[in-house]
Amino acid sequence: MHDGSGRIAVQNLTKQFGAVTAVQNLSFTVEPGSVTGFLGPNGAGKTTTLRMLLGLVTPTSGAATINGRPYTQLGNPARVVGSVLENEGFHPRRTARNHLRVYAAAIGVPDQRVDEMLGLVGLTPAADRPAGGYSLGMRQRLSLATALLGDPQVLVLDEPSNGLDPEGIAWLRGFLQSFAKQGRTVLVSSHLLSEVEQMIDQVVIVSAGMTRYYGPLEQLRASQRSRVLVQPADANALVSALREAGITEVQPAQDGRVAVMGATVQQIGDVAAKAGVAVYGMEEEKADLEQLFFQMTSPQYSGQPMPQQPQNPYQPPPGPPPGGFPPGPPPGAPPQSPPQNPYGPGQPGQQGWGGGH
Ligand SMILES: Nc1ncnc2c1ncn2[C@@H]1O[C@H](COP(=O)(O)OP(=O)(O)OP(=O)(O)O)[C@@H](O)[C@H]1O
Repeated sequence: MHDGSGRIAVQNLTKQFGAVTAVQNLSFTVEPGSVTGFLGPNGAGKTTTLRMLLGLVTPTSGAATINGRPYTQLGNPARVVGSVLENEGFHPRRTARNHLRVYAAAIGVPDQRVDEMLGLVGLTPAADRPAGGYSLGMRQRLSLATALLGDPQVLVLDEPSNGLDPEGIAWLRGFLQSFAKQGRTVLVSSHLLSEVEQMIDQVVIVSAGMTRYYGPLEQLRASQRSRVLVQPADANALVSALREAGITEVQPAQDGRVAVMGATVQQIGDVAAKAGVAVYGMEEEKADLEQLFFQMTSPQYSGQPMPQQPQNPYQPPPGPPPGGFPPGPPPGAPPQSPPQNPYGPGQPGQQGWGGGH
């Protein structure tokens, strides 16, 4: 039997399709009680990893387990893990209600659960229409309802925001967060950080089949350091004054401006005023998580060689971070720690999800 922990563990997972290495020595864990984003650009190996986790593809080497067991050894897996993968087909002439009834019977849950799930995902008004006429967003909802039929402990969703309107995305975010708060496990894949940023607490970033970062999203945010570009009358005098004031991450630029990290506009202004250095302008460059994500994964696009063992080459600005954190630690190890710097938190919100389209 499985251990009931709700933990997903991916350990040294590799999948080779002929000459194509879809996934290469991937390791990470997903703990219950949080929503984990599984992020990477198109072709990074996300779907292949999820398919290995769900017993649909056999790994070349390594292991992917849920509750300490491979999917195929879970007993009644629909009661343990619900999943929504890309391009899931529905019988086009079968109504959503009948589709769910067939699944309910197959996994041994009562028909009453079908109506509950239709209501939960907002499909009740469209429940008796053939699924073949559904929009992409409605099909996503039907897939989610199917995944939830067995009241699973673990939910695995591949690109769940695809086709959902903003209201649907907001509902999904609220739903996944409350699902996780019940001590359940949620893993959602996406190729766009911005699409899932508001719904996830943890993040696994992969590129070219390898782990680039895994740990709390908040820590990744904190690693993005903003800087202030100052236009002073006398750059040397400002640099000296800032350093004397204990603000040491200061870099004069060739254009006469000074880049300052680890200090606010107000602090810099105060130091400059006290030192009698005139300041003609200050520009605060906000940290951009999406940009960091892109930089961490972009070598796949640019054709640059991807290091086999990505080091931790994160350099603070002004040079852009070249991207890449060390590969994920073994399952159970503490999350990786990118450099610290406070960064404003996101603003999670929640709205309702209207009925079917
Ligand atoms: N059955 C297969 N046969 C051969 N190559 C495959 C197969 N499945 C996936 N691949 C290749 O493996 C790599 C990873 O694909 P995968 O679909 O896992 O990526 P992904 O991160 O899910 O991408 P996307 O965001 O586009 O869904 C790609 O190069 C893909 O072409």
